[in-house]
Parts: sequence; C-alpha cells; structure tokens
Amino acid sequence: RPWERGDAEPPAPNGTVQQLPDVIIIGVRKGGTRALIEMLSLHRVVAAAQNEVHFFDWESHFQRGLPWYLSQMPFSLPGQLTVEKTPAYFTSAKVPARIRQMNPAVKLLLIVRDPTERVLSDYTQVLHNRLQKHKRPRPVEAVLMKGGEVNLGYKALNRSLYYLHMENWLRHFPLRSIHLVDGDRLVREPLAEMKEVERFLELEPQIGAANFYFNKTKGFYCLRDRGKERCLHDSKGRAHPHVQPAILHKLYRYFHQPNRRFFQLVGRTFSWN
Ligand SMILES: Nc1ncnc2c1ncn2[C@@H]1O[C@H](COP(=O)(O)OS(=O)(=O)O)[C@@H](OP(=O)(O)O)[C@H]1O
Repeated sequence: RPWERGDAEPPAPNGTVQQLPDVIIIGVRKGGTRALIEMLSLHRVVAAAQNEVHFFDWESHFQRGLPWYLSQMPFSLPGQLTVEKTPAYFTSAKVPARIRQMNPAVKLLLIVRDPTERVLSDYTQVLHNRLQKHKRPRPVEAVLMKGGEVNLGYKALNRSLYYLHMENWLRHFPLRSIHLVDGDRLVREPLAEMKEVERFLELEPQIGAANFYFNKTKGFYCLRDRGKERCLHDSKGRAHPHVQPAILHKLYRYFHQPNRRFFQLVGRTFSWN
C-alpha cells in the first residue's frame, strides 16, 4: 500500500480528522508523563499521540512547521480532545513562546515528582541507555558528586530545579493554564489525581476505580481499558541505584531552597521539601 511505502498519506478512518493539540503534557522528564497520558486516554473524549513529537524543542522538527506537527497527531472525531506529551518541553527555554504562538489558550499539564527521586530516575534511564549501547556505566556517586559536594554540572540536577523552568513558562502562560499533577501521588492514588485532571480539562467525569488495579509483581497500578488490562512498559518503574545516605542527604539539602521557590511560584506545596 502506498502509504506504507511513504508515498502517500494513509486514509483517515471514517469521519475523523487530525487536530492540533488542545492539551500538551510538557514534562517533567521521568515525572510520570507516560502514565499520565495513558491514564488520560482512558477517557473516551481524549485522543492521544502515541509518540513523543518533539516539535517545539527540536529545530529540525520545528522548521517543518505546523502542517508537519498536525500530521503527527492522532485521528480523532471533531469535538475530541487531542493530547501529546513531550517531557523535554518543560526544560527547553524556547518552547513556551513557541507554544503560545500556536495557541495561547492551550491547556498545559505538568507532572512533577520529588526532585531527588527524579534525578535518580533520570540517572537510571541514562544508565540503561548506556548499557544498551555497550557503553561503560558511570557509578551514581561519581555523577552526583564532585569534590565532596553536589556536582552542579550534572544536567539531571538542573532538570529538577523546577522553579527555574517554571519562571520561564509563567512569562508566557498564566498559572491557570498549567495544571500541576503530583507524580508521587499519581503512583499511589492514580484515580484521585486523574479526577483533578478531568476537572481541569472540563471533561465529563468518566475515569473510575474500575479503570485501575494494583499489580503486585510490577509494584504499580495498571490500567483496565474497555475490558483490556495493560501495564506500562518495563522501562517504567525501574529500581533506582542505592545511594549512600550522606550523599542523599546532600541532595535533599541542595533542593530545599529551590523547592520552596517552586512552591511559591505555583501557590501550593508537595510532599517533598
Ligand atoms: N502506573 C505506573 N506504572 C509505571 N510507572 C509509573 C506509573 N505511574 C507513575 N510511574 C512513574 O513514571 C516514571 C517514568 O516517567 P516518564 O514516563 O515521565 O518518563 S520519561 O521521561 O517519559 O522517560 C517511572 O519512574 P521510575 O520509577 O524511576 O522508572 C514511574 O515511577
């Protein structure tokens, strides 16, 4: 078939169209963005893009313009809500202005988790990527610390300085356009967090307790979607490396002030401080 050879567009399923996103999950990387978009897809009104699109943060994609972005969107019925997630958007300086230019009324979802845990999750992800490419793994302590202090040059650390990135978003969007999802709570109480997301998106409440069941082997909630059960991929919910308590303590201390600043910016607190 020609569209499988890339010669033509696939035909649209009956009555469906592709629409620019009404909702964008902007991050944070390792915050639980995949869980969030999968859980949101439980709602019949939601049409979610399968892959991370990286339109606003990758120049090669951005230069292709909105028609290309549109072509990456799922087919949906008019009236459905299109959602995409690209966790790198949150920490990419150019992205907020670009999204505003597309649609200043777009609704943004930001899922955050304990910044120290996020760093360890980020480290674990990179470690797996390195092992897969047969590259030498870097011990966690060597990455986190430099000369006995927190290694300020470590990129994953910067991604957990939520206030820094949030300040940039708030230059382009009012706080009411950005709904914060508590990633730690999404793990423990997915339904409670998803109800708040439904409310923010002004969706008819549809996601219910029957959509979730706890999978003991995985140690996480999995989803029941129209009778079919599914868990997230094995790359979600990996064990983090053991870190010496003294180093962990330094990390928590390092994030203390930045966390305060973030809470102040967004007018609420989280369980980490
Ligand atoms: N239900 C459920 N099942 C599995 N995993 C869950 C779930 N809810 C949240 N999480 C957490 O999601 C973390 C991965 O975050 P992201 O999907 O944002 O990662 S990524 O940036 O897209 O790579 C992942 O982080 P790690 O535990 O560090 O792997 C999970 O803690």
